[in-house]
Amino acid sequence: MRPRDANRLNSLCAGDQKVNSSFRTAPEKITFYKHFLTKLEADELLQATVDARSWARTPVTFFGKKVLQPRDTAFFGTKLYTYSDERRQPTGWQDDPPASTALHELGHRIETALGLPTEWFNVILANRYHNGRDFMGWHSDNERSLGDEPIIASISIGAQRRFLVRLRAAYHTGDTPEKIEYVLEHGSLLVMSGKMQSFYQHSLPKVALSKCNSLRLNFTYRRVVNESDHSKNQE
Ligand SMILES: O=C(O)CCC(=O)C(=O)O
Ligand SMILES: [Fe+2]
Repeated sequence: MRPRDANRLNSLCAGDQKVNSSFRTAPEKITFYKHFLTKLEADELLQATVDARSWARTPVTFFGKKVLQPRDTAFFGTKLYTYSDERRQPTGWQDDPPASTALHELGHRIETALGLPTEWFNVILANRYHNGRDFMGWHSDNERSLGDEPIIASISIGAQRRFLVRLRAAYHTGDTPEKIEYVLEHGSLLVMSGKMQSFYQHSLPKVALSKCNSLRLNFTYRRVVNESDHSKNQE
């Protein structure tokens, strides 16, 4: 894959931002920094990471069948992190430069911005969406290994995409839960914390290829507190 022209990546895959104001149980534990990185910083991060050798499209079990995930993933850091039924050894901070080193440094910057100790984040789950066909379905990042109130800091690079949040089924009445929407863009940072993963789900929906034919990278910084616990908190 050739490094991409970052300008091309900025196409609007998300439409206009719509925030549903009637969303009463506001997810107060989401903080959104639309321009956390400058365009230049985001461009540099893209160049450093887009072709890292750690990216892979791996299978997961879905209703008893093995299917390929609808995006590429990579794990960086120092702790084993089990996600769905994926349990991949993470790429160490020095092991896939310049991606791993750039991501480690960016982690320090996020830690400082959020007032967290250095090396708070010890794993990154990275997602590479080639175009609108790649997506992430509804889920909560409620693995027990992350503890009860995980802080998940999510950096976006490349194409704009919609990020949706809704209450988990057990916490809403009626068939269709209200959704709140963020438009994640080149250089933005979205932080989820508190009881977010216990009460809410989030997703990055599919978009027609005709509307979104450009790439997006996502790096979610996390802290694994218990490496040996592979279970999920209650669904
Ligand atoms: O790509 C995104 O912004 C969502 C990523 C996400 O939810 C995850 O990695 O758990
Ligand atoms: Fe997630």
